[in-house]
Amino acid sequence: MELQLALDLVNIPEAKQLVKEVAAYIDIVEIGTPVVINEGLRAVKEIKDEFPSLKVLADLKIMDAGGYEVMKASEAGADIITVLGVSDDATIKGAVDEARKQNRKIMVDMINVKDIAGRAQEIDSLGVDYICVHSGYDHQAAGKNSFEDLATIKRVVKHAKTAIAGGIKLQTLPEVISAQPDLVIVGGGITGSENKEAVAAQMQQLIKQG
Ligand SMILES: O=C([C@H](O)CO)[C@H](O)[C@H](O)COP(=O)(O)O
Repeated sequence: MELQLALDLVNIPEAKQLVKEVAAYIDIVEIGTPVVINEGLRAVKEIKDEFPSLKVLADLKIMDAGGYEVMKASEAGADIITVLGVSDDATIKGAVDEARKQNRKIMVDMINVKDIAGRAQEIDSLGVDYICVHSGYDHQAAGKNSFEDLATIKRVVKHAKTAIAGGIKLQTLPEVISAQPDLVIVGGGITGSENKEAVAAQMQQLIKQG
């Protein structure tokens, strides 16, 4: 099981500082959608250049032109790129084909997918690398989480790795770990805490204990 730090509400210098503090405890750094909107793919490039041993995920939430957008994110140095599960199969296939050419990986974000089991099975057959259940900020504000959806994809996904994101905190991490996803994604649970290094270290330890 791996730990991904999601960076959403920072600029590039703040992102670098944050990664420096917790680099020893994480496997993947996510350049979040708001950061890409504010700073562009330059944020991906700068983080990859400064932390070459960490995998960098570009959370582009691609909805169309999968091949082209994966190519641009790959040029910037992204190791993993996100595509939305609600997008057309052709978009996901285009993203997967380009990722194979570039030796990158595709994560499908299931945010707002209504039939998680059915769509996850379809997406799994398209050759994606990760399928991620996700309660976004707007769902979190309505008190939702993706713990049940994680159990669903664990049941039906046969090839891709499974991931979960959305409002995970130190207190809720044990429940997430008990469902055994391949990847846990944490943003505010680390970035919003007083002692980020200590929280990231505790999270890594819980994950290692499995
Ligand atoms: O993808 C995300 C969200 O849609 C904003 O871009 C976050 O990175 C994801 O939800 C993880 O962050 P937290 O919910 O703060 O853990």
